[in-house]
Parts: sequence; C-alpha cells; structure tokens
Amino acid sequence: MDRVAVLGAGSWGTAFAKVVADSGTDVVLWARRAEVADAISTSRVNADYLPGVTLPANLSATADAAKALDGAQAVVLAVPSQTLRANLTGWRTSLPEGATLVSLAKGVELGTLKRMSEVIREVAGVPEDQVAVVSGPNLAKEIAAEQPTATVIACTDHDRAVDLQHACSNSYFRPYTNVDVVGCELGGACKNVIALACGMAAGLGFGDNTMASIITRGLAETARLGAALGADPLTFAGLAGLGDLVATCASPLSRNRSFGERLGRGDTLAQAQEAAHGQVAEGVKSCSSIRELAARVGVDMPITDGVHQVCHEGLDPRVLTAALLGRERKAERQ
Ligand SMILES: NC(=O)c1ccc[n+]([C@@H]2O[C@H](COP(=O)([O-])OP(=O)(O)OC[C@H]3O[C@@H](n4cnc5c(N)ncnc54)[C@H](O)[C@@H]3O)[C@@H](O)[C@H]2O)c1
Ligand SMILES: O=P(O)(O)OC[C@H](O)CO
Repeated sequence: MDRVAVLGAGSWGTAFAKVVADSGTDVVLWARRAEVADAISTSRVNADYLPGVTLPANLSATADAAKALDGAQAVVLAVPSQTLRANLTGWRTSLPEGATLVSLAKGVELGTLKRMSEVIREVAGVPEDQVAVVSGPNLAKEIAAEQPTATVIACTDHDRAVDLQHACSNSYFRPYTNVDVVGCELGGACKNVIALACGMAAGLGFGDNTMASIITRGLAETARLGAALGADPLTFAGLAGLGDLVATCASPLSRNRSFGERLGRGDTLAQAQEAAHGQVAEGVKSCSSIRELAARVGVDMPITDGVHQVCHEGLDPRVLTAALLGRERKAERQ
C-alpha cells in the first residue's frame, strides 16, 4: 500500500493520518474546513485538534474529498458515527474501485441501529470483506505524542487486514489483526457509554471501587450484547474490548468520561455539550441506539439503559446509582 486517504481531520483522523505517514505510506487528509487544510499545508499543524504536534512531510491536506480519494488504496473514515452515512453518500462516486474502506468511528447509528461497517457496506455498495475497522485503546493525543500503543484492525478478509496492518505499524503504534468485526465494533461503541457512567461516578465523588465495578459490569453487558449478535466472546477480553474500556473509563483525555463527569457534577446535557467545544462524545447518542439494539435482541444492559435515562430523560445520576444498586440480586454470570 503506498497511498491512503483519511477523511476527517479531527483529533483521531489527524493522529491516525500521522500514524500512517510515520509508517512510510503517503497520506492525504481531508478536512471539512478549507482553513484547516490550508493551515496543515502551510504550518504542518492542526492547531484546532492537535496543537503542538508537527505532522510529517508525507502527509498532505485538502478540503477537496475527490482529490484526497484519487488513487487511494485505503480510505479511512474518521468522522463522527452519526454523520458517517451523510458524509459517505457525498463521497460515494469518488471512492476508488477495490479500496479498503476503514472505519475509525465508534458508535451505532440512531434509527437503523447499524454498526459503522454495516453503514459503509450499504452506502458504498461493497462486500463485507472490503470493510475494515480500527478499534482499541487509542486516545488520539497520546498517539500523536508517539506514546506506545496497540490496537486492532478487524476485517473478515484476513489478508486485507494484514495489508492495512503493514501500512500503519511503526515504532509507537502496534496493530493486531482480528476477523471479528462485530465484536471489535461493539466493544468500541459500548465502551463510550460505560465511560459516561464512570465519568458520572467520578462527578459524584466516587472512587476506584466504583470505577472498577462499572468497568467490569459494563464489560459483562457489552459481552452479553456481543454474544447475542454473533461476536466472539474472547474479543471482549482483548484490546478492542477491555483494553479500550479501561483506557477510556480511566483517562481524563476521554471526551466521554469528561462529559459524564460534568453530568455527575450536576451540569445539564446542554452545559456538558457546550463544554465539549464541538468535539464528539459518541456515547451520548449511542447509548440510545445500543439500548434499542439490546432490547431488539432481548439483552439486559442496565448501565447503558441508565446512561440513556440520565442523558435523555432527565434522570439524576444519584437516582441512577440507587437504582443500579437496588436491582434484583443475581449470580455474577447470569
Ligand atoms: N479522539 C480519539 O481519541 C478517538 C480515538 C479512537 C476513535 N475515535 C472515534 O473516531 C471518530 C472521530 O472522532 P474524532 O475524535 O476525530 O472527532 P472530532 O470531533 O475530533 O472530529 C470530527 C471530525 O469530523 C468532521 N466532520 C465531518 N462531518 C461532520 C459533521 N457533520 N459533524 C461534525 N463533524 C464532522 C469534523 O470537521 C472533524 O474534523 C469518533 O467516532 C470517535 O469515537 C476517536
Ligand atoms: O475521547 P473518547 O471518549 O471519544 O475516547 C477516545 C478513544 O475512543 C479511546 O480509545
């Protein structure tokens, strides 16, 4: 692979483009705003999202998506989940034939309840084995600072995953392959919701026992959903499951955890949204789609359900705490 397009110049799109460029592959990064593309081209910095990070010379930027896509062997989609369908519909006619379409987004679409790889297949009209997913404990700022990190590249076509693995392996970034796309995507989407719950707990002043309890029971409900949807249960013990869950729930860099913390301290949804400065906390929307998906397949997800109620039905996080603790007693593996 010698040319990759990354569509979306937010925190992760820009950091991932740097990863690919630092791995020796030429990258063209598409930014929605022309001034962001121009600034990257002239100063080699994306000051809005990754201030202080110098981007490599083999990374160029443009606001023209067709230009970014021209000749790309892999097309990396780095826009928020709920905008992926509309964005990709606009790019569809410029997608290079046979290119691997790669999702970086961690969410489940509202309304359709589709995972991002399903949205991509549907909109681009490509087979399942042409779509890959990157998911793991990947806080963009740490990766942009070249801190050692592992991730998972999931694709039902193992050889395609390996090609992509070669295009984004370097001294600070180590991707593993996996053929369980369903498990990796669900792990990535659900952990944002659990991180909101951990944030709420932190905002309420609770400590590490509470965090560990939410993380572990959050993993249990994520794995239950995964099992019902055909995922490999072991995926949830891996980087795209437990790995990402721990990083997101523990890190002050996580937008989801920070958002939850504000709610826990008493902010309204609107106040927490304002404090996020336009950066996406995917769990705020995906808590609703995941909750609906769980109901569709008859899976109990009490934490996800509670996060939805706090975010969208005005439930006080303190009342959620009491409700979760007061649930019917049960066996751990029930
Ligand atoms: N930031 C991280 O550390 C990180 C790590 C792994 C995965 N992710 C996932 O990657 C995806 C993108 O996250 P990000 O951190 O780059 O987000 P971000 O908020 O930093 O950037 C989003 C980018 O998408 C663009 N965009 C295009 N159409 C848009 C629209 N209609 N509305 C809003 N923005 C639009 C924005 O201009 C911006 O460049 C999310 O699903 C996120 O969960 C993020
Ligand atoms: O900042 P968050 O909460 O969107 O999390 C970022 C990444 O998904 C961590 O892997």
